[in-house]
Amino acid sequence: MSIIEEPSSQHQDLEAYRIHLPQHVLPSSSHDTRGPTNDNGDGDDNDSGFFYIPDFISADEEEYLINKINTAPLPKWKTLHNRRLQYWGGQVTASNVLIPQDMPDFLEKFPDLVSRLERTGAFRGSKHGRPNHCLVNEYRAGQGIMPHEDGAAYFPAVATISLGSHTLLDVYRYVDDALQQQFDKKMEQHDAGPGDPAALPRERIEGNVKVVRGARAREPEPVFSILQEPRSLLITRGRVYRDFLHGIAERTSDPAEALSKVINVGQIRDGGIQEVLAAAKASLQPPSKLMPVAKADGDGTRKTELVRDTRLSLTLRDVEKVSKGLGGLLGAMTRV
Ligand SMILES: O=C(O)CCC(=O)C(=O)O
Ligand SMILES: [Fe+2]
Repeated sequence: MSIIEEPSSQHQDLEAYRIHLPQHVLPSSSHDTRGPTNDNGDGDDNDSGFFYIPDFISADEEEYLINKINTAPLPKWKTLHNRRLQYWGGQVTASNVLIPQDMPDFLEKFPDLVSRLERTGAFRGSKHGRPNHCLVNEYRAGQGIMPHEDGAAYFPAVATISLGSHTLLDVYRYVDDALQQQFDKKMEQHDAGPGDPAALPRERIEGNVKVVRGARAREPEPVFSILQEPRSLLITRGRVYRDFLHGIAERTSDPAEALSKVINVGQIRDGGIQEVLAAAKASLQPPSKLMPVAKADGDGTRKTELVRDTRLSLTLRDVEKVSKGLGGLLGAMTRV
């Protein structure tokens, strides 16, 4: 798109990239208050939702970024038990303040990801109007991230660029208010009474819901998944950022049952992935005499799963509180 068609002061129309949420996946509290029409899971906030843009970066840019990340100085990597990560743009303190560092050229200049993201409008309304922080996660096949909600340090918009492999972002709902109240009541009764303190531990499984003292309980299975292709951008913005939890299952491949929960099928760019999604769906249909048998590949089978490779994700956010004092100076001094 030329600069004439799209001056940098204007934002792209994100609406064209919205992932439409089927009614049955909306958080339980939404069912009562909002009708089935024009309800996309984000209430009155029309800017809220999940937006999926395939091929946000080119294959050359992807290769360049992977190389830059993989050749970053070793101390840049923080190793967790199930993945490695890098921070760019500075460190966020426990009190949600960014101790800033300059963004590296590979995020700001070439490719000019920060300004490209600014133009999407994803950060419209945030303090800086553009991301000032980037977390890089590396997931080898079989690695993932537990279901969670992102912290309060950030403006509620996340831009995630995927490199090297697809993945499925699994989206979970919290349990409904009535069930949560039951859990809370049980906890209160237990705490007030002479009961054995060990009887209601900090974390427990009730039915198949995980209940953690002091936290909202979530449903055990994802209510839907978003397939992210390499080079794609996923924007999570507004209410959905808080209404749902998100995670990535620790799997080396995504089987048909998992693929059947993907809700952005119509937005997938890669023809091979589209075929696997269709075959996965067909494989889960009850056999019907009326339906023709699915066309088989050369080896007689249609692939119904997607094998994962190493994936790097760039999650870019706007940390609204930025330290300008001594912290900032220290941040600059500890730059690696
Ligand atoms: O890697 C991803 O796509 C998700 C990462 C994530 O949820 C996070 O860093 O908070
Ligand atoms: Fe997250």
